[in-house]
Amino acid sequence: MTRYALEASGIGVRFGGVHALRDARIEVRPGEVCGLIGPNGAGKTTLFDVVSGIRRPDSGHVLLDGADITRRSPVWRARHGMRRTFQRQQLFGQLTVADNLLVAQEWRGGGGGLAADVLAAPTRRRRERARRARADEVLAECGLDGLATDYAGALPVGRARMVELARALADPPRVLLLDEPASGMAADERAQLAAVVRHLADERGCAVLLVEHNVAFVMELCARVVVLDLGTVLAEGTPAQVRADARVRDAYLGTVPANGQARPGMPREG
Ligand SMILES: Nc1ncnc2c1ncn2[C@@H]1O[C@H](COP(=O)(O)OP(=O)(O)OP(=O)(O)O)[C@@H](O)[C@H]1O
Repeated sequence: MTRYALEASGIGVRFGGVHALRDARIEVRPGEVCGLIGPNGAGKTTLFDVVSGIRRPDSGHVLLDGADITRRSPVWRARHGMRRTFQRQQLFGQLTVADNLLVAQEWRGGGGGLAADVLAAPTRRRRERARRARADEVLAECGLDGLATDYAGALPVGRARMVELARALADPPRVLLLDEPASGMAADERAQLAAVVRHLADERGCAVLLVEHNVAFVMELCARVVVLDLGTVLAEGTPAQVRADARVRDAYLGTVPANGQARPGMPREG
């Protein structure tokens, strides 16, 4: 039996009278890049919130490497290798790009407590050097090495999104949740994003789940695509299978105009 890195099943979430999710499910294997698409209001962000621990579901279970983590906090999940980026950017704008990556590695602590801080103990300095080296490595991987000393708050949207990804990778994740990672990116930035994500899955075995309205990007990058509609899974399969599914065309893909230009609230094909 294939062990999933991430598995959520029977997920139900209600907001008053609104059923945001009904018996929703998602599974991602190690080394797999899985796309989650669907119309506005389908429940994609709510499912991300449940998986990352921000929202406790009314029903259902979330498993990480087969262990039930439904009641675990977001911090616990992060400490066990789950990372998430958000639709709205969450960078520290007044820190440099490199410092944003250093902060992301701080949760392990410097070791030795206050005494080590005061005395600048050698172990503390070694850890600091290792973190800087790791930050440099990830920045280079993401094509951001030239921006290390720029303030994150001054970056154009596409670059800032890439910094968010770099920050999520600073401490290598086993499960990565990306919420609209390509939004605001130019074509060359999207290509770089795709290359980084693919490398992460292929070479590091990371399980990646991404929500994205840019359907062409999802279809190109993901081996498997899950379509949510009205809070439940409408269809799933390879990009070709999903494109060919009449229900998906009716509920979602059919809303993309022939010229591929997104209207507000509609998915984008390019
Ligand atoms: N905090 C909330 N309070 C009340 N209703 C909510 C809340 N969050 C989401 N909803 C409702 O739950 C449903 C699912 O919303 P969700 O944001 O998860 O969809 P989505 O697929 O991520 O949409 P989008 O593509 O627009 O981001 C929608 O009907 C939405 O209005």
